[in-house]
Amino acid sequence: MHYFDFSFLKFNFFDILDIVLVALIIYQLYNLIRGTIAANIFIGLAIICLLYFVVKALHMTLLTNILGNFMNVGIIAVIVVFQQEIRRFLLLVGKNASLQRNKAWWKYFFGKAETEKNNYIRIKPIIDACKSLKQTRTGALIVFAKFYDEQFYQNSCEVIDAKISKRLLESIFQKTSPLHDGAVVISGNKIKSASCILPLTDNTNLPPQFGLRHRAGIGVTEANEATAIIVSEETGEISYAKQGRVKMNISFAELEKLLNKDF
Ligand SMILES: Nc1ncnc2c1ncn2[C@@H]1O[C@H](COP(=O)(O)OP(=O)(O)OP(=O)(O)O)[C@@H](O)[C@H]1O
Repeated sequence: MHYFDFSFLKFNFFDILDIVLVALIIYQLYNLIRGTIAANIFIGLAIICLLYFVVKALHMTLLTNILGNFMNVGIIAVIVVFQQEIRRFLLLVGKNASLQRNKAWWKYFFGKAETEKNNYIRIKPIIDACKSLKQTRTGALIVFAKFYDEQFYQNSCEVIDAKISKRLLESIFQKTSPLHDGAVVISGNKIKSASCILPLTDNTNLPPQFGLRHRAGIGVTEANEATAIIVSEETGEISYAKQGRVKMNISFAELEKLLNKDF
């Protein structure tokens, strides 16, 4: 009879905690890059890494040296290539660690119903404006920034700093308005700026009907802790972008739910 000896497998509490934490970090990173262009880059890097170990095991000296040199600067390459994702990840960690901004704590102490009621008051003018923009087929791009990064937004925007109102949003996106081109950025309880030029996404897997407005709406959510509503001028359809991914043709009930969660 053969006995297997597992005595070399010795785990203590901290080993298990270590594994759980690493799994959580990998899961969060996966969530951040899932469906975005960064996922393809990540697969590319993983293949190069795997190739390195294979050629090393096969003692293929030249390839091992070339890939080895690449691996030596790998961490710098990863930081450069994934700088936006790392930035989002750190924002996520910082946000969750902050008691004030953590909605779960807020709800725990002050009651869910109260928070949702206050949120609905903030959201209503935005939803009403979207309804009217959809009806009149007026193109619009509204960005909700968790943190208003002045450097990022203010360079290309007109500063507004006004109370959120349906009529103001409608007027900004009117085709005859000097501010209608570009995006409106909302942060906290204010329309912070309008006519913002945003970075476009590089994602090549988007529907062909998506032009610059949609690409800018998706791009800003890749680069920042932000979400975006895109109203199509062509079809009146409403799309919602978050973390580089987009939900197309959403209903107003769905929009309300998403804004309640994210805004
Ligand atoms: N980099 C940018 N940042 C913000 N807004 C932009 C940017 N580039 C273009 N836009 C806006 O998008 C408009 C052009 O939209 P385009 O027709 O290319 O978009 P689309 O995604 O096809 O949307 P639609 O369905 O409304 O036509 C511009 O008039 C401008 O307001």
